[in-house]
Amino acid sequence: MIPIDQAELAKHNTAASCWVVIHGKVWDVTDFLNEHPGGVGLIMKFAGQDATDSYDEIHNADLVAEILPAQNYRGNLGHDFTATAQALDTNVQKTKTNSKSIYPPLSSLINISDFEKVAQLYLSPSAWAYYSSGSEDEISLQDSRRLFTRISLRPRILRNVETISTSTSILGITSSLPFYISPTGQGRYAHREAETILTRAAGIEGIVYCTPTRSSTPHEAVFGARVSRDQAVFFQLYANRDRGKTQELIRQAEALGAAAIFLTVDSPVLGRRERDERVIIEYLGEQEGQQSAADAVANAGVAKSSATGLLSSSLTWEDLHWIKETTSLPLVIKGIQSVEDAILAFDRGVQGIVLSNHGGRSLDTAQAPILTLLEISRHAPHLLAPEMRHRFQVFLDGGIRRGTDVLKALALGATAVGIGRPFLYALTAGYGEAGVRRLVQMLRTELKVSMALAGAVSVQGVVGDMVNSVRAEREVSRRVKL
Ligand SMILES: Cc1cc2nc3c(=O)[nH]c(=O)nc-3n(C[C@H](O)[C@H](O)[C@H](O)COP(=O)(O)O)c2cc1C
Repeated sequence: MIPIDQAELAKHNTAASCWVVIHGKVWDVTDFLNEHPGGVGLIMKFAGQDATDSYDEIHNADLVAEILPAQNYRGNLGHDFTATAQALDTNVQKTKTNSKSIYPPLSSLINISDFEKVAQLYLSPSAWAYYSSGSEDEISLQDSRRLFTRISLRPRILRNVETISTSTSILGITSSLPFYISPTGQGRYAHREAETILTRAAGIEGIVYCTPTRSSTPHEAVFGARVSRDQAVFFQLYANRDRGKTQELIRQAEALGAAAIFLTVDSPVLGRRERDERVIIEYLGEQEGQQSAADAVANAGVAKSSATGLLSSSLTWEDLHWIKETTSLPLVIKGIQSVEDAILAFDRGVQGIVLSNHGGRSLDTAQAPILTLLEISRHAPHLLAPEMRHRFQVFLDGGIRRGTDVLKALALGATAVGIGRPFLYALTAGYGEAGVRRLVQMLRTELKVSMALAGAVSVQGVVGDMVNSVRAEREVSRRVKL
């Protein structure tokens, strides 16, 4: 590649053609301008110039190459460019600190929390904030975990637990484990090929991946990454304001071979993710003073920039009619947070529901999904009955981090659970497919050991008597009116 000189670089200083230099490499960021979490303005400040110092303040050194397609790299800046030797030294030093060799070998990670620690080290501050944050005071985020600690197990002993089977049926699909990978947007911060890797790893491990509406890679590539045509992949749907577009998306998912549609309903508007906003605001504040930081608030954060045009605040129960008419695929409502809505969903003939508060990212202080499960168990137990499962299944996600969490949810009546953030973390630090598979295998082992110790040899054998949920049940609402 011929080195690019300063004069050529300077020509690309508009939104129609915007090049920036990062660590001596020239990147064409024109297509990325509207997706930049910090807003268009921040990149445009460096259009046609060297952006390295500002870039380094907030991003890890590898991020640009991971996020932008390879063809956006236009070459190296020629020798006539005058970055100071000192700045270069500093940059080299920073690159070293970010180098992949500092991450532990996969074999040394033994639980989800280990993956989380590596991810925090690896991800840029804004990506870490986007992935890990909850809304406002993050009460819901923490509460999902807390509730699991308020449920204890009641193991049965002296049962032959030599052979344990963790396999189960999710919407008629055989899964080697009673959990699936929940849909998460912006997977590319963790790995450039996040969704295709998740699809492939799920296929190899015999579990189901639910791919998000707004995937970092085209849906064709996601479905194309299946290990066989029989591999089931669910499609998560944000219903667009434009009915025609939503119908088109559903038909596309159907044509690509989706096994079910998961319609997300817990985010008619975007929850306020303050940690996500703050990273950008603080950065801008340091750069330009408080006034411009205040101006940036309106657009700050990965969540705000990536949700543009995605959510619909006018969707109602009535819309289920045309959504159901558009497809013959099983329809699952994701984001049920009360027994009343669980019953409404059941009455409208959907095939399943996910008890979820979007991983604590939507309405802060919304109750933990496991509490919603207890609420259903108390007020509408028929929805959880094993004989109901051929036509209606209840799933749950949020804060599942251990095999025992899965066990508790199953014992309380869930058919299976979804797991979100841990799979993003497992993709980071270059672990990719190997990381995702290791995570599944770790959870498989944890679940098997927990089942053996609790006295259950199959998923069907995990029953209500195996948990003591008295403490958690004290928190179940007494205001339910049916
Ligand atoms: C970074 C991130 C992005 C997410 N994006 C989506 C999305 O695009 N669609 C959706 O329905 N849910 C989305 N969710 C919610 C997850 O599907 C899931 O409900 C939640 O992560 C479960 O909690 P857990 O992360 O504690 O397992 C997202 C969650 C995270 C953490």
